[in-house]
Amino acid sequence: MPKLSILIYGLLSYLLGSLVLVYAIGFLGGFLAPTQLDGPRTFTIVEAMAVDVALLLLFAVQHSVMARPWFKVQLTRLLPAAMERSTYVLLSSVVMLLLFWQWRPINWIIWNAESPLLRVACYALYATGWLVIVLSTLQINHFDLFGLRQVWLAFTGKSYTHLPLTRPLFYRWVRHPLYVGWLLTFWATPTMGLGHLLFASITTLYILVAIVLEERDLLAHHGPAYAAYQKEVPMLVPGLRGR
Ligand SMILES: C[S@@+](CC[C@H](N)C(=O)[O-])C[C@H]1O[C@@H](n2cnc3c(N)ncnc32)[C@H](O)[C@@H]1O
Repeated sequence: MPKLSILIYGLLSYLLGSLVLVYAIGFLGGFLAPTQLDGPRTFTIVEAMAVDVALLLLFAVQHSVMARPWFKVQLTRLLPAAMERSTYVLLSSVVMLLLFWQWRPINWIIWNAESPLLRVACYALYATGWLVIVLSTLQINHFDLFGLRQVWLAFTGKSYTHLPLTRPLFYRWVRHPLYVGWLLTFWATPTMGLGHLLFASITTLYILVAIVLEERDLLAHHGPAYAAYQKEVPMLVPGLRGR
């Protein structure tokens, strides 16, 4: 495949992935986006829950399967290796767009913070979550995570090198700062509806499973260096003992 086509594929996937994340800020936070996690219920609870759970399962399966080394090997039999990460970004974006489009809100209130101070604190935590996500990607390698480094190396005729195991700022406090950021964006809300709770609970469970799978791959790849990292740095909560 021409190198320029691979580069354009990577750039377009990155652009779509970035737009989807910008939309997610409004979708999860409940502002500006035309469809949102919370809102008036227009379906029966059973119907809404069935669709929402199916959308979340689709997201979990797509994300987990496509991130596994065995799947990457199969995919790179069909596509140039440089396109593998961009394909992950592209399909993740498509699944997230489907979720944004088809999500059925369930407005059964679980909690509602009345104090303005508490509401502001929730929004501040929500914004912090997004900041932690962006800063974490920059600390490992934003362009590798989103596939741009891979297509650029192919375009310039250089071979791909795996990223080394690093411990930049956030990664000295916890092993999964990016997931800590996501958890903040899922849970930090002044008004929690049943649909939002369903979303936050299933995505939290998914993150815990994703950590087990990701750490299994990282241990296989980095060996004792990752085992030492697990002993020294806590998984998600700063200050806890490692492991
Ligand atoms: C979606 S990112 C999530 C990273 C991490 N789980 C987090 O929450 O910040 C997954 C990629 O990060 C890479 N990664 C995870 N920890 C790393 C570290 N300490 N140094 C370099 N790369 C890391 C993995 O190889 C994987 O490709």
